[in-house]
Amino acid sequence: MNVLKIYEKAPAKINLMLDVLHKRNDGFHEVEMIMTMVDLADRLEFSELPRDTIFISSQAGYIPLDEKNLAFQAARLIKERYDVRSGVHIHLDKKIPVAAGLAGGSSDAAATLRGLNRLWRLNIPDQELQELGAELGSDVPFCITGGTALATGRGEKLTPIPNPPQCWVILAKPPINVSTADVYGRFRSDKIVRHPSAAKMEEAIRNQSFAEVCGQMGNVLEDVTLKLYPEVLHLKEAMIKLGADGVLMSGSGPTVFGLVSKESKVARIYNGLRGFCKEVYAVRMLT
Ligand SMILES: C[C@@](CO)(OP(=O)(O)O)[C@H](O)COP(=O)(O)OP(=O)(O)OC[C@H]1O[C@@H](n2ccc(N)nc2=O)[C@H](O)[C@@H]1O
Ligand SMILES: Nc1ncnc2c1ncn2[C@@H]1O[C@H](COP(=O)(O)OP(=O)(O)O)[C@@H](O)[C@H]1O
Repeated sequence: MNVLKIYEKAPAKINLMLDVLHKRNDGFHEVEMIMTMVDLADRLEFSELPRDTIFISSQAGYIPLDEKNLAFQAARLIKERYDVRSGVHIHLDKKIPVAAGLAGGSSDAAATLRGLNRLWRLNIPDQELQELGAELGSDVPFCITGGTALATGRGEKLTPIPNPPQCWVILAKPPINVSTADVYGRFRSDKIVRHPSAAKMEEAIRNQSFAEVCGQMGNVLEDVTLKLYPEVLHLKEAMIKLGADGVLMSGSGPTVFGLVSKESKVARIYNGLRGFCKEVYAVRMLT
């Protein structure tokens, strides 16, 4: 019997700017972020199963494969909501570092919603997939369509904007685990001296000015994570010293990324970081 197999790519996201406005009554924080995707991706393979069950496997030994996996949760949600009685085996080829501020789990969840929509021929429009995704996590709706977007609300309200000018993105993840909930929990808006501006970043992108984009980068969550984990601050300083054009922590951290326009600089920065940080990636922006 021929088993139907389909594939989805789940790219990592970076936050070019991230501002937190205030804490809401539901415990989430109201944010303003400009997010885009980079060419560092997990790959998901979906195969039909004869039994009505969800089975997750992965080459990565460090992620949960049960109902704690966001891909499992996405598959369960779509099955329940659309009354699907078929089973699926999802194999996750993990490439995105976990709990890194790069939305690896959220992107896997989004890829699962897209993939199962195709596998089971459900014809769910993207907007409905995004609404489903919001039930799984604040970053999942953005990961459904990707591209570049202004995200507001708790991150689920999206306005697409043009892609930033193409460049290299060097990502470095120190060997620490950062909890997003913990970072938001410690955030104090009255301590923030300079808020990054979504409007100015959007304008820089619309102008296709790489220098302006670098100048508008900012993430108020650095105020929490850099104090809690000085190694993230050191990584940032090292990337600046090595010559990256714009350097910022992504999301709640701990990954730090540097934007670099000149290819000739990439190897030097990459090798300089590899001297003291094991997880370093040099990729292109996904445009
Ligand atoms: C900080 C960001 C920036 O893109 O990314 P990561 O660092 O996780 O990649 C996101 O806001 C993270 O989104 P996501 O990782 O999907 O978070 P969720 O699962 O929805 O929420 C995890 C926890 O973070 C807190 N949370 C999340 C989003 C938000 N706008 N306000 C919050 O206070 C809540 O305590 C929540 O229980
Ligand atoms: N498919 C998945 N890939 C990665 N992590 C997952 C996945 N499913 C659940 N998780 C759990 O989600 C948490 C956050 O992972 P991740 O999405 O990589 O972080 P972040 O939101 O910081 O980018 C981790 O504790 C991890 O164990």
